[in-house]
Amino acid sequence: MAPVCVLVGAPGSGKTTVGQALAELLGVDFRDTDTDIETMAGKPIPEIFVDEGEAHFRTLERAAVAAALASCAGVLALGGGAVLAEENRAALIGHQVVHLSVELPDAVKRIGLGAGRPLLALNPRATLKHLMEQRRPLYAEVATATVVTDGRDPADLAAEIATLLKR
Ligand SMILES: Nc1ncnc2c1ncn2[C@@H]1O[C@H](COP(=O)(O)OP(=O)(O)OP(=O)(O)O)[C@@H](O)[C@H]1O
Ligand SMILES: O=C(O)C1=C[C@@H](O)[C@@H](O)[C@H](O)C1
Ligand SMILES: [Mg+2]
Repeated sequence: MAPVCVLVGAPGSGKTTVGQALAELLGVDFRDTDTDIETMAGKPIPEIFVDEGEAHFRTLERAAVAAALASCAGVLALGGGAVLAEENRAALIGHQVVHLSVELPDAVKRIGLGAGRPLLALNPRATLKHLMEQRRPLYAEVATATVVTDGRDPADLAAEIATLLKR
């Protein structure tokens, strides 16, 4: 069993929003490793970062990615930082992986640099810019297709991705 599509991209690229719309369009389940991690840990992601630290979060994330790739038959969204781990990038080989690309202005507009994203708690705009620059090559490495999301509507993006997928 394999996901029909795995979505990767920066925070605010729309993995959750577009992923849910895509799953609905295809009539399949939607799964998000961020939600799986919260269920596994029994607490929200910001609390995991505060209580156990990022390294522990990344350990939970590697387990969540491996489990989801093995058992999800629908649309799977990964956390924004999942591609940092070589283990996760290797596990994505052979899957249909769509990179939702977004540039800094749209990402900032969408996520508002507010609460709920522990990595952006300090100096949010500069941190997001740095994260995006560091990760862009990693998203490109794992992606089998890239969809530019800037200025585009989530429903239109879901429809475009549905036409790209080999089923
Ligand atoms: N194409 C889009 N146009 C406008 N707003 C969008 C678009 N995609 C997502 N949004 C909005 O941006 C916010 C972030 O989207 P979403 O949570 O789907 O991103 P994400 O990629 O899952 O982020 P994270 O990595 O933090 O999980 C939400 O409020 C959502 O409604
Ligand atoms: O960009 C990141 O590193 C993260 C993105 C979110 O999806 C969560 O996985 C978590 O907040 C870390
Ligand atoms: Mg999300």
